[in-house]
Amino acid sequence: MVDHPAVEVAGLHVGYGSNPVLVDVALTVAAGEGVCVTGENGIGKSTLLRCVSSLQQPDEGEIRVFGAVPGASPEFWRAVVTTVEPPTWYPGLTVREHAELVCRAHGQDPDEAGVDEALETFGLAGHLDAIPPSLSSGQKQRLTLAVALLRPSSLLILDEPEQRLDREGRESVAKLLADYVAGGGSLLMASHDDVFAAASGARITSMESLGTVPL
Ligand SMILES: Nc1ncnc2c1ncn2[C@@H]1O[C@H](COP(=O)(O)OP(=O)(O)OP(=O)(O)O)[C@@H](O)[C@H]1O
Repeated sequence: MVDHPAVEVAGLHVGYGSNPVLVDVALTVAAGEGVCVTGENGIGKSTLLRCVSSLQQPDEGEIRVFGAVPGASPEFWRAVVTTVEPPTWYPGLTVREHAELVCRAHGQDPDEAGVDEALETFGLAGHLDAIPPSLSSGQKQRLTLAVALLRPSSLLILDEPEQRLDREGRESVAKLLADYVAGGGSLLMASHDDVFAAASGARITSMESLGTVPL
């Protein structure tokens, strides 16, 4: 895995009907690197992240994640966490139980993985026994990111992780992402917040620089 870049995209074309969105897009995220893609609403950031996450098939182009076709094997899902799709909450499971479930699914003991500490870091200590649908939108985002960072992974694909977070939350998440990359993880995210992206240590690249922007 370490012999390959985390993400390699070449000649990517995606359109919706007759509307071309991504035209000849290329992007490389080295292993152990953080990259943040920026650009105006509707330019195609989520489309790119969905393709890299294997949640959308491009019309043309090559995508490799750690040298393999994304989504083609269980190893992909063990290595990659994507928050491009909003999470589904299990009926009747509390905030803490969601975090414990994810840890167990990845072979971790929840106490050793530090479930309570992680939820406290994300400001959810007072909501451990709540069910996620009862949380505010910012708290749901905090839970999504807490769970994403709790489980082991090699690549995070995050679509606007700063969304709905207050200033303190954005600062805290940016630092956690910087720590993730410093610890050897790779990060591909989209963001509208340059301050947040810079604080996360990610290399900022505009969608315009990745390919041809359709008129
Ligand atoms: N399922 C879809 N069907 C048709 N058009 C779509 C679909 N999804 C996205 N689009 C269009 O593709 C373009 C790119 O959308 P995308 O969500 O990738 O942009 P974005 O850069 O992530 O935008 P934002 O900053 O608003 O999140 C937009 O014009 C959008 O309307």
